[in-house]
Amino acid sequence: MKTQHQHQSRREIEVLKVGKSSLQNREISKSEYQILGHDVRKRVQKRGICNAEPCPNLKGFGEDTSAKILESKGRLALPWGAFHLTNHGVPPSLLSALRRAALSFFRDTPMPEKLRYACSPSAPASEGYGSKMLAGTDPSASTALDWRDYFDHHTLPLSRRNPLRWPESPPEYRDTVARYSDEMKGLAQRVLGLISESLGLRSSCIEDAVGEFYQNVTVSYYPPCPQPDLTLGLQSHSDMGAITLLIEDDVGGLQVLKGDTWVTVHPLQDAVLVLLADQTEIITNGKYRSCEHRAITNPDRARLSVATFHDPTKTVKISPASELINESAPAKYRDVVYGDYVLSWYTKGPEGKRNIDALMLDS
Ligand SMILES: O=C(O)CCC(=O)C(=O)O
Ligand SMILES: [Fe+2]
Repeated sequence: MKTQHQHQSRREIEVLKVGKSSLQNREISKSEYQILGHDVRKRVQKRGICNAEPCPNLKGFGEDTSAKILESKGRLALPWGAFHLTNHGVPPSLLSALRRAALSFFRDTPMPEKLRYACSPSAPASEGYGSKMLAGTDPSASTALDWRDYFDHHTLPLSRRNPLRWPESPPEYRDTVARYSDEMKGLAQRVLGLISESLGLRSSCIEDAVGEFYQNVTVSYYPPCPQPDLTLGLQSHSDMGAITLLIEDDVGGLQVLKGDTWVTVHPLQDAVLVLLADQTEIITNGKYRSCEHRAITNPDRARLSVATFHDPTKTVKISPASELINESAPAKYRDVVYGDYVLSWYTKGPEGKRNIDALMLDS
């Protein structure tokens, strides 16, 4: 008779086979796991995510907010730190082209070819194909791996952009990512401008505080997971930079935290989802909070999303905008050099918003 442990490991391997084989239409060998610097079996780990009540249906999530953001001169109602932008001016054909090219990389490219682009297992946020968000950090910092593969492109400033490091197939891949990066930069500037104005600041205030954008375009691919209640596609976190612009397919799986309830975001065709990130929370002195979010998996369909991060240069010191600080409204956050923030984020792991919480001053 088998012991409980034997049952457990057999079940985990089964889970892996199904998950990974749907990713690449064949079984992956153990040595391939190891090239990526970790054992994918660690992805299967019990997490306490099943206590969530059925998530309220946020139909029209952000639709009203997106209208307001373009018209409002007053404080924006952004209790979620996240909202959908429609009528954003980025051609829907470009959004679809990017999703198509990225999907083709994950679905159609054989694993040996994918591994030509493997990111460095020892450096966090290195460019390329990988599946371990906290690469290069103390292994005890995060034992559970996400049920996700990704491809990270360094896109801005232009000195970081080298399309030769991106997939060469399908043939339009590189050009599509480059055009998409340029469009997202313009959109991020507009949204940060509107957010600044809504606080009575000059429109370039947040952008000036951030400095030249360090932009990364990260495609996430979440294979179907036969036991979604045992995993997360991506653990709970807030993004560390200034603003993230996200597009996704129609599968759904992104959740945002409101109070202590996880709420599923319903994909909105051709919309761009804005996720406010930690440096915007600091610069606005907490008037706008960054969005805590995570991705869940599902047993039936793979999901694809593309997050475009806009971050400060590592040497920039971030602090609450001086215009927002006075005797009755003191600074709520300690100043931080962005590079130190990133280092701490990768060393400790995100665990929700622990890194920004650690900068909060007692009031
Ligand atoms: O896949 C998603 O919807 C979320 C991705 C994300 O949060 C990230 O890459 O930081
Ligand atoms: Fe994120």
